[in-house]
Amino acid sequence: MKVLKFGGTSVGSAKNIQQVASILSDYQQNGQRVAVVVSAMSGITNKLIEVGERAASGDETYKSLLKDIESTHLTCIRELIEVRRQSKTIAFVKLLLNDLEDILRGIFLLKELSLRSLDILQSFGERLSSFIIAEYLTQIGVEAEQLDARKVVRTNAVFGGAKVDFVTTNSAITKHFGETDKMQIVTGFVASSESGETTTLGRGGSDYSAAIFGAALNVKEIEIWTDVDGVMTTDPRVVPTAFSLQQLSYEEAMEMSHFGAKVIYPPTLQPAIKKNIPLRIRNTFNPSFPGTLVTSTSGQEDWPVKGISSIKDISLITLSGSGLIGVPGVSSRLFGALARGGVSMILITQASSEHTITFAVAPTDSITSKKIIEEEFFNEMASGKVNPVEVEDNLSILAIIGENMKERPGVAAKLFSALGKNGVSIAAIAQGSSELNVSVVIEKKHLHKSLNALHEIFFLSDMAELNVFMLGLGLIGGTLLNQMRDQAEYLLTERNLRLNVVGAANSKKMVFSDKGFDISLEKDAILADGEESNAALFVEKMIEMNLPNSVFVDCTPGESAVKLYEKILLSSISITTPNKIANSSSLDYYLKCQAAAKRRGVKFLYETNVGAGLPVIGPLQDLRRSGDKIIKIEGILSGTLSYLFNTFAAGMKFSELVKQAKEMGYTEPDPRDDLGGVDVARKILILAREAGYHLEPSDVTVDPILPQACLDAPTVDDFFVELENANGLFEKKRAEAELDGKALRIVATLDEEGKATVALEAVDSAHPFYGLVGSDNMVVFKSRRYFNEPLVIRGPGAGAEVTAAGVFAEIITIGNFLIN
Ligand SMILES: NC(=O)C1=CN([C@@H]2O[C@H](COP(=O)(O)OP(=O)(O)OC[C@H]3O[C@@H](n4cnc5c(N)ncnc54)[C@H](O)[C@@H]3O)[C@@H](O)[C@H]2O)C=CC1
Ligand SMILES: N[C@@H](CC=O)C(=O)O
Ligand code: NA
Repeated sequence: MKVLKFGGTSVGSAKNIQQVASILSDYQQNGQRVAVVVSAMSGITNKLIEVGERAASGDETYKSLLKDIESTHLTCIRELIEVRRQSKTIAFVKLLLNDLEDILRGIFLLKELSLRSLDILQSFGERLSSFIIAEYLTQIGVEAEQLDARKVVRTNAVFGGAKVDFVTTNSAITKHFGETDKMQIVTGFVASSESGETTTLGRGGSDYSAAIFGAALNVKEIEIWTDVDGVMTTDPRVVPTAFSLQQLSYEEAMEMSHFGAKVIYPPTLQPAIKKNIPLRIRNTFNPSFPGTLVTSTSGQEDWPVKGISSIKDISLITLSGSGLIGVPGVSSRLFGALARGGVSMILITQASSEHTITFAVAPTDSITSKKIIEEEFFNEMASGKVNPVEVEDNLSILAIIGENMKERPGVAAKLFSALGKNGVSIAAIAQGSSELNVSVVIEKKHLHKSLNALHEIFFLSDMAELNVFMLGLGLIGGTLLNQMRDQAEYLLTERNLRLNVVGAANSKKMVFSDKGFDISLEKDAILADGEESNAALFVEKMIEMNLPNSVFVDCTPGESAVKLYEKILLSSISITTPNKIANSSSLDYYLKCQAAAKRRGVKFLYETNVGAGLPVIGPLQDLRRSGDKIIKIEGILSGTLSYLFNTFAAGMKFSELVKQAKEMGYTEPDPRDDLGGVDVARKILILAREAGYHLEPSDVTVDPILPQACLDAPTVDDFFVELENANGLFEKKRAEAELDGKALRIVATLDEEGKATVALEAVDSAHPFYGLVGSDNMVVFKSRRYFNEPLVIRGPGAGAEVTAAGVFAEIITIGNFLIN
């Protein structure tokens, strides 16, 4: 035999009752005997309390609320019961409702609502629902009848939460079930005292009823039917990837419910737990789903963490002071006083120095708690031995729960590391002595992000999700988006990494979606419905969204986003960018960004700042990290200039070549940054800084190669016009070099003294820079270890594909860092 319990939503309407009936009729057809415990229709218990309160306060509107309760039940009957049987059912229900009306009239006249009357009032909910369900079952051919639990469940006469007399109750239940074969539809929650007065079983009362019947009848399982697929790994409204657990232990269920998972309320299930009766949580609206089994063992042994639960609103209260050290009885005074004041503590931690005791309470209890402590420790506070009570609000608790944590070292470390990488600091930590849970107190604003990040780490280790914010969808950003689109499937299936583009913008429009955009769309389609864009607003929104595992990808030129890097990094969001400005403007800002990344333990990556996709900055950083010392750097660092001077031959117009370089995606949005040497100067400055030299932009000397008129042209188009006037000048230089058997190169150097220069040089055929082709860059590192033969890196150093690929690789690096 089994006991099945259906909660309020399961019996909340005619349609839902039909669903319940079909489940029960299946049981009957399979020849399985069940006892059924039901709650009141959803919302009815609260309305019964409310109607009583209104009547007691002399408020006539109790009558309309009563009508409302009446019509809920009558409508349900009319929808369920066929016409020829309706009058009998309605007659019985009307009798009950008349009783209810009489009681309310009494309460109205006496203006008094005792706990005793409240119990009677509330009992109507279950008495009505169980009767209607039994009638409907009979109608569809299930042999069922209502069992008013007041006949069998005996309690003391403490109203509002009576104590069960198990000896009498158990024998009454077994006797009753011994005398009937009909399916019993039992009123949950209600009972009666020895003298026959109606009592109730307190919070979670129907679950308690199910446990009482289950234990008395020694059933093989108790099924708790609700409206979700069993116990989930975490709150599915916050974490969409939450899923149902197959099995958990009674203790785990207990911990989950303590910290907010409201599926079952295990204290009420004690009678069944004591007898080791398995519980199964099932979904009335998805009956084919097996649900969650709750037994004496945890099951799923390879899962150290079974669930993550949370309480959204708590306050943290701290008592501190030298007067607490070594004084016995402080905690018992504190906790005793709070208990007497009716404050219940959700979590307690004490520093081993005994200097502070911190505990969490519901925000509604925080003022009371403070008062209680101030009274209890009045003398100590007056003499300064105990500090004023500190109260911190806007906090949440989250807890990881699992029996198997105790055998697994490192679970807590994983928790702290995931929170740390996401910039969530912890205000208090507590580990249950059973080692069944580790709880942390965090700022409320971080709860959503934390639950998602932790759920990913503990439950989806084979699937990770990175939230990508892309600012700048021009040449590089657009190419990057295309590469991400083409590679998405591979990353998902082969590397278990999902790239979620959650924010995107160009200079006109910006869009956000915490679920992520469909990146099979073109960039213009993604941006189509965007709001007016602005880098500062984009960053503000990104920080406000506070998503876990976030990365900011800046593919804009200019400095409007760069100015915000420090703030972004300090908000614990990693950055990858091809934009060179942060690293090549003031030394102060470069150092600030480095420090911010270090402080928050997030990544700030910019490999594409030099040599585009070529590995240049990474190897340089590796040399330094491994103890090498950079002596000299020489390089061809501009893809554009390289292309121009590699291609420039007799009969060609220099200005035309520049246009080609722009079309090929080598130049900066304004090609004068390339031709004027600014771009190369930025790059050698960045390399110098990475090599350990604290240089300012003004420390880099640049030989001008562009005539002033070109630099002064107001727009890029005007510049191209001006450039035509300079064609003769460039042809002259080229011809002179050719005559000497040399080629022109713009060479950037960081010399042994740490001096950085950018100069036009004519190199002969023996020089390694002579034979470069296309947009080739070449970087030569001379170091203590690479002394006689320098380390040389060469390859295409500009262009949309290679640059975007470099950024893409860094996005994945950040993903791996965040998620592992
Ligand atoms: N072309 C190349 O080979 C390389 C380029 N880079 C760098 O890549 C970056 C991007 O260059 P391109 O894609 O060629 O530039 P682009 O001009 O084609 O694209 C820039 C994009 O940023 C957007 N944008 C500009 N300001 C914005 C703002 N304040 N807010 C939002 N969006 C804004 C524009 O609307 C455009 O979509 C630059 O910093 C450049 O120095 C770095 C290495 C190599
Ligand atoms: N415009 C740059 C692009 C790479 O940084 C170049 O030409 O090298
Ligand atoms: Na690079």
